[in-house]
Amino acid sequence: MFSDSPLIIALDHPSLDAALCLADRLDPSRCRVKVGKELFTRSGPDVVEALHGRGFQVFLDLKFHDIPHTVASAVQAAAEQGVWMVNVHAGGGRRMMEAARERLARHGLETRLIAVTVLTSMEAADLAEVGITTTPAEQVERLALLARDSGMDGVVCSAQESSRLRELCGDSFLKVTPGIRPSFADVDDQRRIMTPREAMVAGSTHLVIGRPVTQAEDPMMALAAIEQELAGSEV
Ligand SMILES: O=c1ccn([C@@H]2O[C@H](COP(=O)(O)O)[C@@H](O)[C@H]2O)c(=O)[nH]1
Repeated sequence: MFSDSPLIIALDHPSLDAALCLADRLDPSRCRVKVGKELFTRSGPDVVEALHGRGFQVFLDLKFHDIPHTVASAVQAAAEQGVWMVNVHAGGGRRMMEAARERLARHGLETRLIAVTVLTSMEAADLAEVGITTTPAEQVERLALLARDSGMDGVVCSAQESSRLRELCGDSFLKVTPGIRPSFADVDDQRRIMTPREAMVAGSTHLVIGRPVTQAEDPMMALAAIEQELAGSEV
């Protein structure tokens, strides 16, 4: 049975064994899992296969950003592994996103395809240093509209932008939000953050949560606390 929970747990572990050790304590009917750059670079497709074998839907968070042909081929390779969701950087532009979308369609692959807008670790000063002089909120809006018009199923953004994107792009456009910080957790390197409950109320469709669970003294207790907070939210 697949999860209809909004929770996606980021398995940011340095090895296959460490990731599976946590996955074996999670219930695939209560959350999805995310495989990112570190784990995939160390373990490759084996980790995806192992998680599928345990009944999890997998978000392969490799944030592809390259020329259109290369990204389309990488997205196809990810989708052929049967992952639930894969992503690209919206900053790669319309032609890149359209090529990825067309490749999935041509091969009848139903993996959800979303685009990263502005990383949740970035604030205005970080954008200014790379030559973007608008606010993070404005830049997220611009890239989300481009992503929607290029055929993406949704975006990665911070929960601080979810409410505006719900107005602009509708409920069914996915708003996948990392930078989720329950009141008990450290901010770490994240900058545009919200609590799980605030994020759901704001219109996030999925919450990506890593260290607040994976680095907690008792990961299962941390996850239960988040679920309890969500059960009380009016969404
Ligand atoms: O804008 C983004 C895009 C991706 N991420 C990823 O989400 C998790 C967040 O982990 P935490 O430990 O909860 O901070 C991590 O895998 C990032 O690579 C993001 O944080 N922001």
